Amino acid sequence: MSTPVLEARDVSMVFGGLKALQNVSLKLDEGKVVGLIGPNGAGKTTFFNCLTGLYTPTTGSVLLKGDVLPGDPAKVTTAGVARTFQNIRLFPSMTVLENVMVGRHVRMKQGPLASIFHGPGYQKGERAARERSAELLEFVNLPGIEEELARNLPYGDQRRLEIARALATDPAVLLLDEPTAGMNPQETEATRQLILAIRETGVSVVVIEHDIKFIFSLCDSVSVLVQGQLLVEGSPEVVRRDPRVIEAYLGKPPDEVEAEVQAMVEETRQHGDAAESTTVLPVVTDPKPEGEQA
Ligand SMILES: Nc1ncnc2c1ncn2[C@@H]1O[C@H](COP(=O)(O)OP(=O)(O)OP(=O)(O)O)[C@@H](O)[C@H]1O
Repeated sequence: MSTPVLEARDVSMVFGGLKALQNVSLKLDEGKVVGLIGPNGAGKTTFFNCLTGLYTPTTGSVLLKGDVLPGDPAKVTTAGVARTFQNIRLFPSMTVLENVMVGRHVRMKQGPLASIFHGPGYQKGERAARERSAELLEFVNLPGIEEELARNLPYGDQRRLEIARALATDPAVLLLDEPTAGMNPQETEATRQLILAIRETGVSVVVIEHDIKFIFSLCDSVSVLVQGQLLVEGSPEVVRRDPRVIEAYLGKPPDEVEAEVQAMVEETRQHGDAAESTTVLPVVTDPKPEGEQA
């Protein structure tokens, strides 16, 4: 079996006397979308914080492509794990393009002299970063507003901008914490299509969401956390029929959930036919960082 792109092994996190996570494991295979669901306070965001080095797990480990990740958020990003947050964290007084370029700079290797003197290597790197950032804005469907201040964007667009900034780091893994929170149904559907398009580019995704229809119609597999413990994991079909999940989390008859999910799956199929003509994110084939001197 191939090595998962991201793996959490028996991750536990204790705050004082509170066991926020107890031996939670997760495997994410390349090009897949895993959904993480569970009631409020189940430990979902804590788990993301452990995956991204923001928290050091009390016990357990996190591996990217088989290598243990460092316990440092900046190093985790450089290694290839990007994330968005439950509460939007943009730079509100910077332009839309500048926000994406912040993510892009993770991949730029400018020495201190280059950034002081703005030599040809620096300018070339900046130009490439601008082009890539503009491309990403188009990919997330935010074209033509590069010079707008981030704070002036409608809420849904700010969430898309956060995703563009995360993608600008060229991640192998993208972690999305409640990407549709506060969105209307059209924006939610657009976000679902965007995540499917991201998956098509080969980026693997873990997504936390409370909207179970969104999760079940989007994800390749679903993990359910309840009170810091993994209750069940598996394909959406298996998870949404699991009596423990229905009792502990869904609180709805399985047939009702099934009908809602089927409607969304059908919508995906219809969009899929149309999506063939939409923008495709160009794959970065040259791993050499922008602006790096030969
Ligand atoms: N830094 C912290 N210090 C102490 N307790 C914390 C800390 N972060 C989270 N917790 C606690 O850990 C538990 C899990 O919280 P977490 O935010 O991870 O849940 P969640 O599943 O993301 O919830 P929600 O769906 O409401 O966002 C909660 O009881 C929370 O109060």
